Amino acid sequence: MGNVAVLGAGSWGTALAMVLCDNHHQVHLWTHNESQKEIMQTTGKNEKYLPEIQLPENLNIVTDLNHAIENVEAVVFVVPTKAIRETCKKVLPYIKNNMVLIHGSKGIEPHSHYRISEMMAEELEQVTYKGIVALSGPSHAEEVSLKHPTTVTAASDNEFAAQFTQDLFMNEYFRVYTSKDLVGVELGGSLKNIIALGAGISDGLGYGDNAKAALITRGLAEISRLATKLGANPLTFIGLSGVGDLIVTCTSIHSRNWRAGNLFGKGHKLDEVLAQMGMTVEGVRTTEAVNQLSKKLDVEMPITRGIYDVIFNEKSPKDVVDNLMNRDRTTEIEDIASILADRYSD
Ligand SMILES: NC(=O)C1=CN([C@@H]2O[C@H](COP(=O)(O)OP(=O)(O)OC[C@H]3O[C@@H](n4cnc5c(N)ncnc54)[C@H](O)[C@@H]3O)[C@@H](O)[C@H]2O)C=CC1
Ligand SMILES: O=C(CO)COP(=O)(O)O
Repeated sequence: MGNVAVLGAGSWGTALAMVLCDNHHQVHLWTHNESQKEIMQTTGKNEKYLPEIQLPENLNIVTDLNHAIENVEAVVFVVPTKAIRETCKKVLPYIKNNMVLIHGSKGIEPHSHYRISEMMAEELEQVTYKGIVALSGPSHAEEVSLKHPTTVTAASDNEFAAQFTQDLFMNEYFRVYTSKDLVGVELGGSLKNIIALGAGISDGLGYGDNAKAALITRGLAEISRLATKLGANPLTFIGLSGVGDLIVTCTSIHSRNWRAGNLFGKGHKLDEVLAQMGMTVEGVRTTEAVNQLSKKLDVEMPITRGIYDVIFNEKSPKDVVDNLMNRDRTTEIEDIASILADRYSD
């Protein structure tokens, strides 16, 4: 039993805080929004993000970061990717040495192409911590908050920190595996959101299960190709944070990325889609980042490129699918083998 701070009181931060409360930790859930704190305290609910769920009585909801972080052993960052740097800057004065830093966010920063742990390491370089851990896998907040069986991976370069995270979160409905492949786990969790936008677009166009299975499979090939080039273990992508999260996000009605993609497929433009969603749709910025990165590293990512064109160049989704189907003939698997051969050749 320990003291833990969860930063970000959206759907995922709230669901993770509930798991920690079930595990009898003293949990401080921080929101940057004073009125959200008051509503949560008075109604006992997170009306905007998980309206059906009663919050645990022992959950401490705060807006004061000093209060949230004081005396905790671990800090769990669950704000949207675009708010990670700002949140790190805000907590920096309160972070004490030797805390375990965990994050549950899934995204890549445009221009820097940094993963979440890289942004955290850069912003928090003045403190000594016991490792940065990515907690990732097929885990919709709506289901975790109902205590439905869920499995995730805690990945870190620091084995102690990954095991600490496993101990902190694991219980009878929330099973946590550990991994040393931080790069692969973070990239799998972030890049699946691009493919989920694609699955939503395909459904929005009225295409069927064949098209979606193709997107999931070829999407996984694309994710693995880029991630392997960036140093990930290709086997990570047959795990929970790879194909596991890809399946859930491409097929679940809970997925915000799938729902946003569905609106694009029905002909809506970016501003309309974001206004209708009103929640974090990480795949949009990650598509921008990964499209840049694939050009920089010369990695072929035709699905990502097509989704980029729909979102940012207002290309017709149907034309993009036609272009994908009519690309030059190619072989299916050999590219990852050749990247690995290059990696181990010298
Ligand atoms: N919702 C889910 O089922 C899951 C979400 N995630 C990831 O968790 C991260 C957070 O997503 P959700 O909780 O779903 O988003 P959400 O849209 O439900 O909530 C976002 C929360 O972040 C807060 N926020 C926004 N800007 C902020 C800022 N500048 N500073 C501090 N707080 C800010 C909002 O007030 C809100 O409480 C994302 O990276 C997402 O990919 C990961 C796994 C599951
Ligand atoms: O990452 C998630 C489930 O594992 C949540 O996906 P969405 O952000 O698309 O809802």
